[in-house]
Amino acid sequence: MMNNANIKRVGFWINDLKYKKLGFEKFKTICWNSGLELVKIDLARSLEEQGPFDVIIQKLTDTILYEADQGDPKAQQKVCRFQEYICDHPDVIVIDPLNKTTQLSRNRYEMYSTLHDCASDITKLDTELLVPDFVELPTIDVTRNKAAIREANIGYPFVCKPRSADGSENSHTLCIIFNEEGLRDIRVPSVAQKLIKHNAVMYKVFVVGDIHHVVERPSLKNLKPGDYSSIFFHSRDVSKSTSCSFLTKLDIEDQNKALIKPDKMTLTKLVNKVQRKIGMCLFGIDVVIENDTGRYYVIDINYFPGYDGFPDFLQVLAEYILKRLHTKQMPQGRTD
Ligand SMILES: O=P(O)(O)O[C@H]1[C@H](O)[C@@H](OP(=O)(O)O)[C@H](OP(=O)(O)O)[C@@H](OP(=O)(O)O)[C@H]1O
Ligand SMILES: Nc1ncnc2c1ncn2[C@@H]1O[C@H](COP(=O)(O)OP(=O)(O)O)[C@@H](O)[C@H]1O
Ligand SMILES: [Mg+2]
Repeated sequence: MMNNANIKRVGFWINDLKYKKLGFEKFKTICWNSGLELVKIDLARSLEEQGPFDVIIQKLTDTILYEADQGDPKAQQKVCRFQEYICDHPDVIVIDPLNKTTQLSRNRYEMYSTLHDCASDITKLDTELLVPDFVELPTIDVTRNKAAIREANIGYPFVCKPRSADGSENSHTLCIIFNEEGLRDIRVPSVAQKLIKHNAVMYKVFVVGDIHHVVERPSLKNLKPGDYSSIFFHSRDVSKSTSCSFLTKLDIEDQNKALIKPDKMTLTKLVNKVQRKIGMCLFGIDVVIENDTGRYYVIDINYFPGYDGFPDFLQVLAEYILKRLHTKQMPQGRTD
């Protein structure tokens, strides 16, 4: 252990559930052994009194930002206190800045638009990485939605996602629309997206700065059009390692299809491109590989996800913080 003058202070704000899931109690010890003092920030008090901080880790999009967006004055005050401290102390390393993390959580349509640009850049580099066709549905007007779906070349069935991905229960409740009749079930505002047939396997790519780890997860089965009622589902019921839903059980005729395993280099290129575009360090990318074409599609990006299955995540995070303190630079994504 080094002497106290050399210890760097790392303030953090994540909600209590995330604190428990990630084992942040253990993270305190890991940090301390690396010369870092981990301090939980109390957003109900002045941050000035609790500082100084050399580094701040935050997931305000969980709970607080959502409450602030709903008009809760206490939550709004907390966000202001946080932002004021960051403005008054521009040297503090923020992992990751609030304006960047909110760009992912407030609006899926904008997130997909950002990625879409990114995807075309990647195509130029001979690697096919795409975002499934998508369109914003701001209205419940069936005629207008029918036209929007047709113009965006989305087809049926498609998946409809709440525009906001703010972490609320509602934001993770998605819907599969099988036919024009189902357009009556659309809740607004939503983003409609083409369904990619991917044999019910998804890859979560968890990123910590310049390191990433890929985890296989269950996912939606290959769905066919038909005279079916719309299906609402919570994403946790189809894409957690323990998920067990009829929506993830392949139909008999799909069960013998060979699974395309992800190519490491392709995923590395994808991570680099996305990271350069969004300028963040702690995030996860949901990737599916299309059965018939082998194309990689990005269907979701999450800020500071659960990292379930990422080996020694807390150790890697501590090392990343040390690296940032050493270089004092924003991540740009690797150049390989
Ligand atoms: O709470 P919000 O802000 O919505 O963020 C959630 C959590 O980070 C989840 O982690 P955990 O469940 O461990 O808390 C994460 O799951 P993963 O870690 O499985 O990626 C979700 O990714 P999605 O499952 O893609 O929504 C992400 O949306
Ligand atoms: N375009 C798509 N094609 C096929 N399956 C999809 C598509 N979009 C989402 N899914 C399925 O729905 C799940 C949840 O979608 P996602 O956009 O990741 O929402 P959330 O933010 O709640 O995680 C994914 O894990 C995947 O199984
Ligand atoms: Mg997801």
